[in-house]
Amino acid sequence: MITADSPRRAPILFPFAGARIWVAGHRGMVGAALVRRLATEDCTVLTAERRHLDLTRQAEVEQWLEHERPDAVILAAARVGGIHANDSRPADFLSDNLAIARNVIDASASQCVRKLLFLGSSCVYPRAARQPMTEDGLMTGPLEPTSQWYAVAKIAGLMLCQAHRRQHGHNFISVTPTNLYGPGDSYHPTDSHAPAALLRRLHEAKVSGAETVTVWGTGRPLREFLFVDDLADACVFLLQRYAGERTINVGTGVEVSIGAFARALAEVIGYDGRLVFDTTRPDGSPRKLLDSTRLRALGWRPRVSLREGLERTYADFLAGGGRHRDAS
Ligand SMILES: NC(=O)C1=CN([C@@H]2O[C@H](COP(=O)(O)OP(=O)(O)OC[C@H]3O[C@@H](n4cnc5c(N)ncnc54)[C@H](OP(=O)(O)O)[C@@H]3O)[C@@H](O)[C@H]2O)C=CC1
Ligand SMILES: C[C@H]1O[C@H](OP(=O)(O)OP(=O)(O)OC[C@H]2O[C@@H](n3cnc4c(=O)[nH]c(N)nc43)[C@H](O)[C@@H]2O)[C@@H](O)[C@@H](O)C1=O
Repeated sequence: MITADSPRRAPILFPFAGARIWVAGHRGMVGAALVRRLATEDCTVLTAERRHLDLTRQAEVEQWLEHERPDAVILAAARVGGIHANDSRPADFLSDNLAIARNVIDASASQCVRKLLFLGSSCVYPRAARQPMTEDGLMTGPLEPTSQWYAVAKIAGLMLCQAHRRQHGHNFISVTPTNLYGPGDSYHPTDSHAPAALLRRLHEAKVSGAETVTVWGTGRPLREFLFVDDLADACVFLLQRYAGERTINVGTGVEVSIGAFARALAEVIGYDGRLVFDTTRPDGSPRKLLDSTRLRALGWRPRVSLREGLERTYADFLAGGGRHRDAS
C-alpha cells in the first residue's frame, strides 16, 4: 500500500522470474543477508565455497561463470576489515580487492551476465567531502589515509561497472553502503569493524565483571550505521529497479558518535562498567554521512532502528553466530 510517507517505488526493470543469481561472498555478513533476502524471491541463488573458487584467480572465475551461466551477479566478496586491518595491510587490501573486482566484473561481461551489482563503500569519498556526501563527490579530493588502499580498489570497481556500461552496454550497477553491522559479522578482536569489536569486548567484560572497557580513539568520530538486512533489501531493490551509471548511496541518514554508539551497545548488552578511550588508536575519518536522497527518490528506505538492530545482532552473537569468535 502506498501512503503519504511511503514514496512510489521505481518500476521493476529486471524481473527475477526464475533468474539464477550468483551471490559471490555468500558466507560473509552481507552475502549471508543477501541469501536470506533472496530466499523470499522467485529466483535460484548460486553460491561457491572459497576453497573451490578463489576470486583473486582469474581463470577460476572465468571457468565458474562459463559453467554456471548466472543471469545476475551480486559481488559481495572482498577482503574486508576495520580501521586497523586496513591501515596495517595496505598491499593485501588494494591487491585482493582490485583482483576480485576486476576478475568478477570482466568475466561477467564476457559471459554477458544480464545484471551485476557491485558493492562499494562510503570510504570511496574524500576525507574532507562536504557532509552529507552525495554521489557526485566521488574523485573530488584526497582519501582518508587509514582506508585509502581499500578505497582505491573500490573506486576501480565502481568505475569498471561504469566503463562496461558505457563501452559495451552491460547493465552493471554499483551501490555505496555506509558502515554496516548485524548478524554474521566477523568478531576478530583487532581486525573487525567497530560494531563487532565493541560488542565482543563489552560482552566479555560483562561476563568477566571487568570494570572498564577500552574504546579505540577519542570516541568523537561520527558514523552512520546501517543494519545488514536493510542493506540486503536495498541491493535487491536496486538490482530490480535501477539501471544507471552513477553509484547509489545506501545509508540511514542518522549519525552517532563512536562514544554514544559504544554506550548504546553497552546498554543492549547490559554492561554497566566504564568506557575508557585509547587515544593512541586512530580515529580515522572524522565524519562520513551519506546523502541517500537518490535512493529515497527511487522509493526505498531502511526499516530497522539502531536499537532494534543492535538487539538482533547481540541475540545472534549469543546464539553462536558470527565468525572469528575464537581468535584472540
Ligand atoms: N562491513 C561493512 O561495514 C561494509 C562492507 N561493505 C562491502 O560489502 C561487501 C561485503 O562485506 P562484508 O560482508 O562485511 O565482509 P565479510 O568479510 O563478512 O565477507 C566477505 C566475503 O568475501 C569472501 N572472500 C574474500 N576474499 C575472497 C576470495 N579471494 N575468494 C572468494 N571469496 C572471498 C569471504 O569468504 P570467506 O568466508 O571464505 O572468508 C567472505 O564470505 C564488501 O564488498 C565490502 O567492501 C561496504 C561498506 C561497509
Ligand atoms: C566501512 C568502512 O570501515 C572502515 O572505516 P571506519 O569507519 O573507520 O571503520 P571502523 O569500524 O574500523 O572504525 C570506526 C571508528 O570506531 C573506532 N573504534 C572504537 N573502538 C574500536 C574497535 O575496537 N575496533 C574498531 N575497528 N574500531 C573502533 C575507530 O577508531 C573509528 O573511529 C574502513 O577501514 C573500511 O573498512 C570501510 O569501508
